[in-house]
Amino acid sequence: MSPDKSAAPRDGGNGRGKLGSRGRGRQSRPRGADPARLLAFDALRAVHAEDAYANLILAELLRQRQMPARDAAFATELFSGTCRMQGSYDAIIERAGGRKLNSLQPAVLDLLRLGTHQLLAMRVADHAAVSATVELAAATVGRRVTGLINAILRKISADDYGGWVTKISNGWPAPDALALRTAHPRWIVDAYADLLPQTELEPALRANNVQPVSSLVIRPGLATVQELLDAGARPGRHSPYAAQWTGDPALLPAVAEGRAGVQDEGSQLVALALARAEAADGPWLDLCAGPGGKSALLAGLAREHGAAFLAGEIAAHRARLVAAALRAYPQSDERLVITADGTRPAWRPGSFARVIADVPCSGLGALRRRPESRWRRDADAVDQLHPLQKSLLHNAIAALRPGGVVAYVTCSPHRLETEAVVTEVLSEHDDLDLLDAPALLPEVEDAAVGRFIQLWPHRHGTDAMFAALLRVSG
Ligand SMILES: C[S@@+](CC[C@H](N)C(=O)[O-])C[C@H]1O[C@@H](n2cnc3c(N)ncnc32)[C@H](O)[C@@H]1O
Repeated sequence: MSPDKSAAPRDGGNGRGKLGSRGRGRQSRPRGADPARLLAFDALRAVHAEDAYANLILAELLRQRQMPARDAAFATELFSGTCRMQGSYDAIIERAGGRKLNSLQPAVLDLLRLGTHQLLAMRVADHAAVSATVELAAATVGRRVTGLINAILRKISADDYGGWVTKISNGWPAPDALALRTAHPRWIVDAYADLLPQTELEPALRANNVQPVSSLVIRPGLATVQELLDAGARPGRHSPYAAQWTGDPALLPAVAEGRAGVQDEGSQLVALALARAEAADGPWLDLCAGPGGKSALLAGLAREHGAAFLAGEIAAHRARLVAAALRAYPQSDERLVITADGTRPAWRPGSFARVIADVPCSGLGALRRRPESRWRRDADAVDQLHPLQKSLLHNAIAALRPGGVVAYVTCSPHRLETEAVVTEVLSEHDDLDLLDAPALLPEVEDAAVGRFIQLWPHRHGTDAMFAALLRVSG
């Protein structure tokens, strides 16, 4: 295959230009490149050159380019796996190439990362992984880089992943070697080490490298789990509202009609714990509702309690997503979605019986489904979120009527975002009880850290959700 001029990116070949310049759609695709590998390459460039979110760009490109299911699965694994393992692949590429990464053109580095994933983690024959990557390089960046890519990938193919990490980390401190082996930045390894017994540390990190099965959730009162099972879903693991589904969820009538949705079981369980707590009667509030996963479950549970439901979200576009998630509930319900800053309440203090504060967090508990995120954040992100998390919890408490209960929730297990926020806020109030939250989820084993709920992918198959329940004296 020989690339023609039109195959070269219009940004002059440095690979940094907007993908839009070549077009993300079906038109003007470089000739000769395998469509699945090209999609993975375009998605990876968008992540690195445009700060695109991996999940969103992948979904967009798959929708636009319409390829057979097998090719779509290949592209998904190639792209997501490469994003996830990036830090370790970079170390291998640097060692095999014998040169600093920053001496490589960004698009060339992405091609090498994709080739490395095929060589070290996918069932692709070595010669096919190398030649297909060289062809992709010729079709996208240009012929002049094919020799370099061929040479580096051939060196990488001389050993397997374990061999490379052993060679590179020889003599390193154990946590650095673990970080390389499991493809996590060192600060995340340290944060996990602070939370888990030593024997669970590596399994917990490895669990972040496994793509989760899609969990479905019903909207209580609008669909039943049996309906999903009858349509071919498998039972959920813990939540009474869950089912598991491996195909495209939109093919299920209940999902297409908004009577069910996609939601990790961990999110379902923390919402359920709030609904099961003993609390005063009255309306429910979701303080940080976007994009609406927990609101959609809680609105149904509130209906079952005969309670009104309010969802607040600071970002208008995310508030619209919440409204969409709630669309199947009857219009006649007492239910409202508003764009509101939870730190500057739009409601009177003492109005609500149950409040969920599912605060913005580092997302360290959802690394399985956000493949690129571990390489984008650093420990500073956690420090920076702490004051906002505390402020949102203070405001959630102020919104409670006597006997009301707040669930403080994060999709991060990091101590500074979880226990530290709750204990600091507790120390500033003398009218709060910390409830035994794990006791409200008897169906889930091994989820208790004292009175807090802490779920883990390697233990529960869920995201690493944290929840604390606090009740105001009544
Ligand atoms: C972890 S997400 C919530 C996820 C949501 N509960 C769900 O299950 O779909 C946190 C949300 O809080 C919103 N947010 C951030 N700062 C906020 C504030 N000051 N007031 C209200 N919402 C805020 C973010 O825009 C984001 O949508």
